[in-house]
Amino acid sequence: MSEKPILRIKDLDVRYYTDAGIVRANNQINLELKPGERVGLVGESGSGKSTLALAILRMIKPPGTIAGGEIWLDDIELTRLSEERMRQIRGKDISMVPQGAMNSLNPVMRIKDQIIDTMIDHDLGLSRAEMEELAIEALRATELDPKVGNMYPHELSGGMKQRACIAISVAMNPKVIIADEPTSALDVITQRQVMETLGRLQERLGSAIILIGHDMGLMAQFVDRIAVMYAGWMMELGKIEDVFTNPLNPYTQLLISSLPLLDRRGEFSGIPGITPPLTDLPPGCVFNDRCPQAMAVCRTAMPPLREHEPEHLAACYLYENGIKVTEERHDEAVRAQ
Ligand SMILES: Nc1ncnc2c1ncn2[C@@H]1O[C@H](COP(=O)(O)OP(=O)(O)OP(=O)(O)O)[C@@H](O)[C@H]1O
Repeated sequence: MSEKPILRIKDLDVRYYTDAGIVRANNQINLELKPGERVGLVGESGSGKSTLALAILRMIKPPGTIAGGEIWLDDIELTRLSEERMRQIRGKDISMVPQGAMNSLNPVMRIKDQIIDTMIDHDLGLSRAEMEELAIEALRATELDPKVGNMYPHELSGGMKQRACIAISVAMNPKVIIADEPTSALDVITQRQVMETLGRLQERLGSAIILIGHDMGLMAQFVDRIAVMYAGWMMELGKIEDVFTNPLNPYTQLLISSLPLLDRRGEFSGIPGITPPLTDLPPGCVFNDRCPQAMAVCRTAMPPLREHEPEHLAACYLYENGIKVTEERHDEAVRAQ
């Protein structure tokens, strides 16, 4: 794996200016992806995952806006790029398999033509025959029979439709693939098969991938690293095995302990309380009013995301330089302020 990141997100802030107030949907988000790397983005509904995906593609629409930060694709800074240049990058260098993609297929158009249409949009200067060849290659890459190219969406199963959507997204060999819950509408077996195909395809292309979802189990099987989002903030980031075996942030701990396990049959352990509206967050750490380990300091300001173990970061006052600290230690610090 090459060491230079293909995608670098630096201090990204995204806001929606709504009638109910300012929704701070992404705050100080920092994330880097190397070519070939798989990063998962998990968090409850409304935590800002799709916003981050749309910001990377520069597809945040009013009342939303990228309020600060930078997004680098290789050596190109995307937030300041003209819309014209961004249109060339979108779908070609960075491509997205959106949420509910299979319902967005055009019902009256053959699959092959839908793949070719994306290429025409990007004006690649290819002949029709060359584009047809690439479309067939994309179908093969998603392990679909090339005959599927001549079919209409209603002739395909859910899994095939989802593969067709992936074929549309990857036909131009993107450097970064963003997959927003790509298999949530499928049964578990089909889900696993489609994810395996996506994984093989991504390895072959050497693209980086951001997989968005709620399903920690699915994430564990697929990604190298995982970022945990809550109320617009990144709470934890690390290698999947480190985050699962030693979650640092109490929010991540609760998220993992709420996973259903056979030996915990019948017990449902959720996260107490509900996510507050993003226009009405508690002062201090956004999770403090639901956090079972909250201390006085947690009500002062949002803790920064810091590295507490090698390549394992958390935004939490419970740790200082990787060492778990006591409430007394922090209360002294608050009193001293
Ligand atoms: N177009 C919009 N206008 C106003 N607020 C928005 C808009 N899009 C998203 N938001 C708000 O931004 C916050 C983050 O939403 P986002 O869709 O990014 O979360 P998510 O984690 O992807 O959720 P889900 O898992 O349900 O897709 C939410 O509070 C949401 O209400």
